[in-house]
Amino acid sequence: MSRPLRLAVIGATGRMGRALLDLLKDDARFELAVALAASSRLGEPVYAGEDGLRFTREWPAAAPEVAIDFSGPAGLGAALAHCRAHRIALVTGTTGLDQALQQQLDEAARDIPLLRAANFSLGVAVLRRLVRQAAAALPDWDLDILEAHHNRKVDAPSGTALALGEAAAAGRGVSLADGAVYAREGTTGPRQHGSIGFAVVRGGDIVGEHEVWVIGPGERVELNHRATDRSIFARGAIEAAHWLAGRAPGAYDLDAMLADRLGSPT
Ligand SMILES: NC(=O)C1=CN([C@@H]2O[C@H](COP(=O)(O)OP(=O)(O)OC[C@H]3O[C@@H](n4cnc5c(N)ncnc54)[C@H](OP(=O)(O)O)[C@@H]3O)[C@@H](O)[C@H]2O)C=CC1
Ligand SMILES: O=C(O)C1=N[C@H](C(=O)O)C[C@H](O)C1
Repeated sequence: MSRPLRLAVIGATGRMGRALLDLLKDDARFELAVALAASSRLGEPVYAGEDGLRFTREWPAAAPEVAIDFSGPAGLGAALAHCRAHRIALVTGTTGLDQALQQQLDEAARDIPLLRAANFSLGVAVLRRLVRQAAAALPDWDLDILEAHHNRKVDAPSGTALALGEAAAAGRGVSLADGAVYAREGTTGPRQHGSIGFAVVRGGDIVGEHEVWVIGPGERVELNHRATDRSIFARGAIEAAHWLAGRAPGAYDLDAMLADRLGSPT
């Protein structure tokens, strides 16, 4: 068997960080090189009762080969600069990026392999394709996207909802920016034909739910995905890190990985 890949986890004390660390504990393909956090649990052991790696803010002197980020835009921005300077492949699932950060990611992908996904679940990868097909097949029907997440989520609509909006817009050959409606309140007037609306619920411990309604006269198609366990995202990100390490610099996505691993999309 080949040598384990030296891996950094960015956002290691968070909900996703904990899901990653749980899976990585038993994954012999990786050696955890650093578990980065911003302020919580600094100095505590990563694995309770084990006297090994501790949560830290500092990158190690010996650069990891690949990093997985689920921290947030500020954490991602800082990590990106480090990964670019040290030629560390980067997988990121952080959502809520502004345009400036998206541009920094595009620029960094000239120097390092970089894989971004708003959702690392296999089911959502399939859902995106179904949404694109449905939007194309029913071009005159109304299409809205509903999402629900836990009460600690800080960005809305979710990155996944936006990606589903992009899929729907692509199916219709239009730009999401031209048709998106992010809020409805007051006297909105009738629905703008061809628009793509978003509705958001936040509450409790909902892991992540997405629905796409394609609404015609007298009937409706609903395409839904419910995540009930964060390990699905963590597993997808870990597979992505294993696939990405050692690749040529460039911007990659989950579709590229799935096509490479499973063959062309159906
Ligand atoms: N693509 C996907 O499949 C998924 C994406 N996400 C996205 O991942 C991101 C994280 O989600 P979640 O785990 O719930 O978030 P949490 O708030 O639970 O965790 C955030 C983590 O990032 C760390 N952090 C925050 N700010 C910084 C910073 N400036 N520098 C370094 N580290 C920082 C926190 O450290 P500390 O505890 O010390 O503050 C913590 O470890 C979100 O953008 C979310 O939308 C979530 C699930 C799936
Ligand atoms: O913050 C979360 O929890 C999640 N965020 C991602 C998003 O914004 O789409 C993915 C998943 O739904 C969970």
